[in-house]
Amino acid sequence: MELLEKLKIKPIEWIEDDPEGPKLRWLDTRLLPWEEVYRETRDFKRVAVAIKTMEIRGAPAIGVAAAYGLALAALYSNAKEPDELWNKLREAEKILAATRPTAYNLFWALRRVMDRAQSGLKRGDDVDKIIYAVVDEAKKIHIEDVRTNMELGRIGAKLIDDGDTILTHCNAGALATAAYGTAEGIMRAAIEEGKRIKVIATETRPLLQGARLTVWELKKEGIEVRLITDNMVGYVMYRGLVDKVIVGADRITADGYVANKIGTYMIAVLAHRHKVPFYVAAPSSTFDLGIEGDNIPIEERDPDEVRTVLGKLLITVKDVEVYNPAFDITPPELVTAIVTEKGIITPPYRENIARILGDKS
Ligand SMILES: CSC[C@@H](O)[C@@H](O)C(=O)COP(=O)(O)O
Repeated sequence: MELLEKLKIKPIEWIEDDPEGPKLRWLDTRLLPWEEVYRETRDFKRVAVAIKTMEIRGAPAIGVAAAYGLALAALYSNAKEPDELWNKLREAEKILAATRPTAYNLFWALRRVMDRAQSGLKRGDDVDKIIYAVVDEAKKIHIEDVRTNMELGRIGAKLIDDGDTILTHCNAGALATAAYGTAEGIMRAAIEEGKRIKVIATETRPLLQGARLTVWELKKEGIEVRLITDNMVGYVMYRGLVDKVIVGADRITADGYVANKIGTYMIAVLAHRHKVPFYVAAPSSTFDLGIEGDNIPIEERDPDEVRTVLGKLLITVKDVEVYNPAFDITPPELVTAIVTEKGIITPPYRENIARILGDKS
């Protein structure tokens, strides 16, 4: 865990040496940039609430938190027999899986931890040994996420030229991961290589992750950032102000369809029109190799997110009908390349995703 100690922004922390037992601690991203409030719990149901209400958000961060949710469920289950523990874990898995449907890392992380528990069960391990394995797997997922983002950043930095202005959408930064970020990881790595970059962040209606989180992070690290509203993207591209777009992803299919924060598709279409490279940055854990095409479940959220600004200011007639999909899908023909920790994937995506990530299990 030494690597974690060095990081400036740690949205998720596993506190092991507490006298009352291990607990999960996280930075509540709903309150940023106004307040930096940390929350903590030993109750996996509280972790599920944190994911659902977006105190913890961003696909990789959701995966790490869910894994720790299972770790808490195991540690505090009071199960006496392995079968009883398994049933409690299954129950917790169901509750955690029902929080956010699009972020694939959630299901990937839950599967990884459950597989580890199941191997112990099959081997005939006792309760303590299975609990140890579950906690260990969650910690591995956490540390791997940081390493993966750093590797992905290092690989993606090759795509960045000195002096580039990079447009990003939503928050694919430290606050969306265990640390470092995916799209922002590439920016951080490019800066570490000595390249000078400028960032344009979109505000990202309705929950303003770009204005609140991306700007907060980049400012904290002294990275030059300019904020625009979502409907300014066309004009800034028309004026030639964007050299590259880099966004994160919530789920990528076996043939390269990319689900990401609502508004991403609009930016991809504009990038195509203005011949601006459109890059997606995502760890292999975001790839759902079991599906193809635009067959991705898209989360629809509370209409009041659209009727108001962050639930505080009503900006329309209070009972107007609203459509509030949280994500959209960008087809592969609009994606210049996908940067992963295993390499840069270019078209044709079906073949190249299978070649580069085929051994993902
Ligand atoms: C590295 S994060 C990639 C995506 O998860 C991110 O771009 C995004 O869409 C986050 O959505 P959110 O609804 O804030 O969880």
